[in-house]
Formats: sequence, structure tokens, C-alpha cells
Amino acid sequence: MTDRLVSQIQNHLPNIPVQVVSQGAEALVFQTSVHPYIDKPYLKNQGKYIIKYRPSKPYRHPTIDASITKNRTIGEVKFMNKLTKLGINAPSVISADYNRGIIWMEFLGTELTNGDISSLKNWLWYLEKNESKEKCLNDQVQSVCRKVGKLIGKLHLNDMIHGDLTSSNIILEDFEPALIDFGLSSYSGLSEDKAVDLYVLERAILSTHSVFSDHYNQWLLEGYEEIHKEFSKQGGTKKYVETYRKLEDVRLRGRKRSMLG
Ligand SMILES: Nc1ncnc2c1ncn2[C@@H]1O[C@H](COP(=O)(O)OP(=O)(O)OP(=O)(O)O)[C@@H](O)[C@H]1O
Repeated sequence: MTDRLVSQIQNHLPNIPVQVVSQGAEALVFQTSVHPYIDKPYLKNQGKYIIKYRPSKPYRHPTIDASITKNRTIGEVKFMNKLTKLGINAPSVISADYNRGIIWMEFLGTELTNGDISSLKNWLWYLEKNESKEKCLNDQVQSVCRKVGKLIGKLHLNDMIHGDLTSSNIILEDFEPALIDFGLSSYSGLSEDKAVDLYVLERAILSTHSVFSDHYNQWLLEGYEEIHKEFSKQGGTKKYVETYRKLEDVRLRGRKRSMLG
């Protein structure tokens, strides 16, 4: 399966060495050392780039498949470009081939001591496995969680919804978080949609980092509130209160659903 898809991308991008990073339901992610045009000095991690490839789905009608691939790729690129324009940390798009479902983007993150990529999930897991409780809950962890909350707050203040917030879709670069994976992203000013985005992350933190999830989630929300208060003249505080209220509703619905099975 992966071999077939790797040879597909190699047909699309001849002579570009690629290394598989991950295979999701929707896309394959590769790492490459090659920039499609020139080395751009403003990008971090020179000589390391990411190629996200949405392969065609053989079970879909070819015309519909081509249209879905093209629209999703355009949607993700537009979303990422808007983030870059707004100064919200996320990889910069370098190049895209909409018809083939390819996005060439900036590589973010570093290697942790154990060789894993510095996603929030891997970093917290590393601490949880190797360090004391004190270190897992120290000022640095608290500061990173608050920064993540602020980052998501910035996104929501711009009426942008990530759609798949998890600790693996947050990459740390010098302890500064950046968002990745905008395959399910959308635009909405509704507090309900923002609350669902927060709830998805809250549940992801609970299941992935169960021991300290209460602390992490509390700090995330504190950061989220803080950034809204910084924009209180633009209605930030009101927006925070509305979204927080909705979050409580969404949590309640979630609890009812799990009680009913
Ligand atoms: N810009 C980037 N810099 C560094 N690593 C990245 C970048 N983009 C993606 N990755 C790596 O590739 C993995 C998968 O990327 P992404 O989540 O965008 O793809 P996906 O196919 O939607 O994944 P999934 O279906 O698992 O959510 C990430 O977890 C991360 O490890």
C-alpha cells in the first residue's frame, strides 16, 4: 500500500528524495531535503521540508475524486496562508500542486533526546515517562500549555476552527507551539464551533496524558482566556465567556452520551 503511494509521489516529483513520516486516512506525509525553488532564508529548519500528499482514492468516481482532492488541498493551503498572514504559528506553505493533492511546506520541530519529533504529545510523554511529578508540572510545562491556549485563542479570535486539535497536532519549536494538520479546518464565528474545538483537545489531552490532564487542561484554558482578555476592546472577553459557557454545554452533552453508551 505505502510502496504504491510512494511510487505515485515519485512519479509526480521525479528526483526528489522522500522519506515517509506518517500515513493517515486522508494523506501521506513525507520529509524531503529539497526545496522546490530555492532555499528561503526566512524559513526555519533549512534543508528539511514536509510534503503532504493526498493520494487519489480508487473507490471514488475519478471525476469526483479529482474534485475532492483539489478542493481539500486548496482549502488547507488557503487556511495555512491565512495563518501565516495573521502571524499565528503554523508551517509556511512553500508550494502546492492542487490537482495532484500536494502541499510542500516548512518543516517545524526538533528532535527530542529520544529521537522523536517535538510534538506536544511526544514532549509530555517524554517527561511523563522519564521525569518526576514535579518536573512534569513545572513552570516550563505550565508556560507551554498556556502558550498553546493562547495560540488556539488567537485562531478562534479570527473565527478559524482547527477541527482536529490533539497534542500531536501541536509542534514545539524552542518551546513555542505551532499548529499543524488543517485537513479538517473551517471558518466560523459561532461559539459552539469554538467550544467543540476546545472540547476535542480537552478529550485528547485526557486520553493521551491522563495522569496530569487536569493540570494541562486548566493551563490551556487559562492561556485561552488570557489572549481573549488582551483583545477585550474588540469583544474578546465577551467571546471568551460565550465560548466557555458553550464548552460547559458540550461537556455535559459528552457526559450524557457516555452515560447512555
Ligand atoms: N510541517 C511539519 N513539520 C514537521 N512535521 C510535520 C509537519 N507536518 C506534519 N508533520 C508530521 O507528520 C504527521 C502527520 O501530519 P498531518 O497530521 O498533517 O497528516 P494527516 O495525514 O492529517 O495525519 P492524521 O491523519 O494522522 O491526522 C504529524 O503528526 C507530524 O509528525
